[in-house]
Amino acid sequence: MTGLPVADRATTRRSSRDLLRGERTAVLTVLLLQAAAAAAALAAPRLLGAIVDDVISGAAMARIDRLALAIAVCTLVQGVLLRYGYLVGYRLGERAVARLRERFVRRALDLPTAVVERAGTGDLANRSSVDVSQVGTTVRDVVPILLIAASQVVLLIGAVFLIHPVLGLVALAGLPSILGVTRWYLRRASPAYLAEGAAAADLTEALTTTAEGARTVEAFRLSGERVTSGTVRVKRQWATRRATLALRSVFYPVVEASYAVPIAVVLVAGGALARRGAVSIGDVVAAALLLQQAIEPLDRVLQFIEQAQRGVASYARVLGVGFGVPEQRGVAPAPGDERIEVRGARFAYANGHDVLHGIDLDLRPGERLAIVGPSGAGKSTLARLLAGNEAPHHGAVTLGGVPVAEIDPAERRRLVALVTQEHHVFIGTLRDNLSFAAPDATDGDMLRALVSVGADWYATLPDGLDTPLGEGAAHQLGPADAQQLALARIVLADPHTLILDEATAALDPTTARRTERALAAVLGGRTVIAIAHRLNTARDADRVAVLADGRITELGTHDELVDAGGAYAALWRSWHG
Ligand SMILES: Nc1ncnc2c1ncn2[C@@H]1O[C@H](COP(=O)(O)OP(=O)(O)OP(=O)(O)O)[C@@H](O)[C@H]1O
Repeated sequence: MTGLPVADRATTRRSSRDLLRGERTAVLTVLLLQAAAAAAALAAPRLLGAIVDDVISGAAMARIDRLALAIAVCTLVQGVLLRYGYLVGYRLGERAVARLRERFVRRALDLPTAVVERAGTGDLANRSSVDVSQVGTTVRDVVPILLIAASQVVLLIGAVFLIHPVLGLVALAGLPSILGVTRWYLRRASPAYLAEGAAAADLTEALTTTAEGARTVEAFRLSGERVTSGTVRVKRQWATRRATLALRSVFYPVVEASYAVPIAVVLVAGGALARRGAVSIGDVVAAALLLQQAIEPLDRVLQFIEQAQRGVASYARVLGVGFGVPEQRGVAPAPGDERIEVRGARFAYANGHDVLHGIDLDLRPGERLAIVGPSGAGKSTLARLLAGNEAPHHGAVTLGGVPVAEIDPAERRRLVALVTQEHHVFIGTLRDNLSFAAPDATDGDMLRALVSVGADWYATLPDGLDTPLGEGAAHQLGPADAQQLALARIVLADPHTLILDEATAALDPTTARRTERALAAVLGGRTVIAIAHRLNTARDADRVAVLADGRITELGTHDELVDAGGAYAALWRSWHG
């Protein structure tokens, strides 16, 4: 399984700026409000320092009361400014997250199915839930707080410099160790959190597949194997979590120790300066209080740097979803006609391991071609190439002279439909389930489509086209009904070419017969390529292609192939008794 790509650092940085583009006024307002709040906060220690000096010099009580009142007013002003600062900041964050979510949904919907299948739905599910909400928290909470706290620290240390430059320099004593350990931590944190994210996605993928395939797991007694594979993934996630925990266990203690040092040194140096009359005792108290006040925002900066790291790692994973979308999408010209041509097509799921070795095939519009062959011969792979879900790494598969895989996916689905055993009923009404195949279809069109595929269950629905369907709905469709729903969608989409990949193979015989009758109604007037597991499908086709080991070994009408006496003839004889 190849995971979805992850954006590199430069792209992540560029896109972070993009995320805040158009928000310059809001960003400036947040910064101004927070800076003003921080400035108001600076007044309290200075005023307290003044009170200390006044008490020492025996100043009047009324003056001390005024100073105390000024402290209260400054604190109130700070509170009001902070409230509005946070309000604007959070709104800004919410808007940015909403934009990010919209972009993510667009990108995820643009992903070719082949990319999602290869990456595994767990990876996409993890990125759309855990990672998007992690980025959300970062933008909404972490970035504003980081900006605010960082500016508070600068202002507070700046204020100590204003009291006396020597005290300012002393106040910086704890910074080298904080900066050093932060650099050490940041270098290691990003890859460690990326590894943690990837391990979590892998575990989600394994658990989801096990839960989805619970019946198969039970039927084939695979529970032991699934538990082992789950345990391996849990261990991997545990190891990656330990790695990030190890980083934190060095980072935080060093930082905590570095907070205490500057205050102690400021008090010692301040005492020496006060003895020489360079500063007053009040100044020393104010400087120590300012530094004490700086601990809280500094602590927040460091704590949130860690969260920001997680956010950046998640953002790189969210952005990576966009890289799974091939760039040439939508640029291919519209196909000239309905002819399908396959020329020397080679395809490999893993580099160097071709499963199709140079396929040549021409399909006339309106022709019915059956593809037969042993399991693993490459029939489904060829079907995926013909439907444009995959592109050959060598040779070409074209529709009307245009490479099928390069046609805009929405346009392609209008022209070519791949019908497989999978038949998904989406959560929504029956109308919703039908209308995405043809958004302009009227209720009458939908009813005709349902009737044409024999979906007589429609008459029993309590609310007709408005009946809710899908997981959790009161009315559940059985496999055959769901397959008929899928076929009704095809009638509405009206593609000129249908590729049937064992569409009825997984159904029980009665259901399969019902579905095949429905299928027959859909096939009329279209080019049909059917992967045939029952040879009567092959007999009824205009031509039969025999696929073995990724190569077409026989091609002709049923009668021609039976007369030729090759592999197909042997298969036919053994099947026909
Ligand atoms: N997603 C995939 N990743 C890697 N290898 C794959 C994938 N799908 C199929 N293969 C391999 O490609 C080869 C052709 O598989 P394919 O499913 O096309 O054969 P098939 O003729 O349709 O078989 P069946 O009749 O059993 O469905 C097989 O060796 C299979 O293991």
